[in-house]
Amino acid sequence: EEQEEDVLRELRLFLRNITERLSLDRRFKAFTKPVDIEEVPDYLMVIKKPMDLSTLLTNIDEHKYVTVSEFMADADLIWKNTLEYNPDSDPMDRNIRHRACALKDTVRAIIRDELDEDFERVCEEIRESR
Ligand SMILES: CC(=O)c1nc(NC(=O)[C@H]2CNCCN2)sc1-c1cc(O)cc(O)c1
Repeated sequence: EEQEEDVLRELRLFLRNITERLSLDRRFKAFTKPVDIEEVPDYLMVIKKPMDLSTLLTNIDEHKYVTVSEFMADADLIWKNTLEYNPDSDPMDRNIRHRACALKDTVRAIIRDELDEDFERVCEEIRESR
């Protein structure tokens, strides 16, 4: 009902704000757009569920997420995919792995600092009721 739509609207605003802040961080430039298959032709052979910050924003706008934890699962794909695709001791692999780990820690720190656990509980109740 109306109160539920108010909660989900606030969730979308919260998730958009996080995603836009991450997209502005220069460390995360490589994660802002879908991996360019021209640049890395074997990417889709290795990575089954590509994800990036612009796709997170599209998903938010399409009301894909009813809880923060659903959003987190997709956000986690970005750094998990990066670690999987870049396992080597190659300096480039190491560098993008450091950025992936920084992304993981940054998302978790923002959620811990800015998400009210009561708000997430209300979102989970809405998800279970649907
Ligand atoms: C996002 C990601 O995971 C990614 N990984 C790469 N790794 C490599 O190129 C490593 C793989 N190991 C052997 C030495 N080369 S390039 C790359 C990428 C970065 C962008 O800014 C845009 C884009 O489309 C893809």
